Amino acid sequence: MSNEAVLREYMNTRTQVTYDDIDLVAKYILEKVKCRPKLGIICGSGLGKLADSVENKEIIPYSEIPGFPVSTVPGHEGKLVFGTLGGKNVILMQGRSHCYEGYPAQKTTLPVRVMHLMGVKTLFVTNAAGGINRNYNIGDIMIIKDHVNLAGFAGVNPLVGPNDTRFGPRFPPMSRAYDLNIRQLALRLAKGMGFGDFIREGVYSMMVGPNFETVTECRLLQIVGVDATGMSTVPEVLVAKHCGMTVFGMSLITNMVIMEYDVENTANHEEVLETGERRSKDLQKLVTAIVQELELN
Ligand SMILES: O=P(O)(O)O[C@@H]1C[C@H](O)[C@@H](CO)O1
Ligand code: HPA
Repeated sequence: MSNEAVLREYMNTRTQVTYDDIDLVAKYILEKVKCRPKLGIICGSGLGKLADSVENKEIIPYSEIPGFPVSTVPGHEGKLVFGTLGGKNVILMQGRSHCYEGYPAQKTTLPVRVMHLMGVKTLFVTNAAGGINRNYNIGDIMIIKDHVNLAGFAGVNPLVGPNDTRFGPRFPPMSRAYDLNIRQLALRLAKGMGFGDFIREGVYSMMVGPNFETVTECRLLQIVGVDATGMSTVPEVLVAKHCGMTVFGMSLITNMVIMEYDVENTANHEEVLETGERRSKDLQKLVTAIVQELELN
């Protein structure tokens, strides 16, 4: 059996993935690519076209990486793309896995720890989300300033379990999870590009899904100050902050959630993907400009 097959089989048997396991996966990937990125980007539903802007690509399908969770959702290609974007080395995840696919939160976030051990210091997270804020419109881009981990209220949190301090502390703070400097830079660049009418800043919340929310759930989210809701991102941010990364996040408002009882239209994944397609060029432009201006440490 090849070393690769041995590692794949070993990772498949792991119920509790350790620091050393993740280090093995990181080293496995680094052996396959020349690129050494300090910036990681995770693409949400229908947003994988961001990879079109990456130059000098080196691509590894998730299915080839031992222990990597493979997305089963349309709009998530499942490829790790290395290359340059805005003149910087990046690693871009074309699609993610979600807890609702049956993966434990620790598994959906394994790629973030792998990136960390590969030397990534800054993480961009993107997602498709339903607009709760009634001033928002479909197609708005929301810079995330904070989140509500509703899934965490029900015990879904990737940091639950034994804590390895080589990753980070037992009790990591989350009060400044989304980097202020990058948020300000993104807002300034978006306005300069003429995106002022559809750039927003707001609060994201995560429920596990896979069902879209009930009317009363959406009303509850509105009361607590949530602007957009989705089914991902928060676990990744928790893990990234835990290991000391700088985090920046954006939600594309792909649909407006239904807040009135007994109306006919309903949320659906097709609309989510269509909106992603429509805004993909603008998102590519914005992300590239941010990366270009970013000072990476
Ligand atoms: O991966 P993200 O959070 O962008 O995907 C959202 C949430 C569900 O996976 C899906 C619903 O349409 O889009
Ligand atoms: N709710 C939850 N997740 C989503 C939505 C939504 O309305 N749209 C895209 N992802």
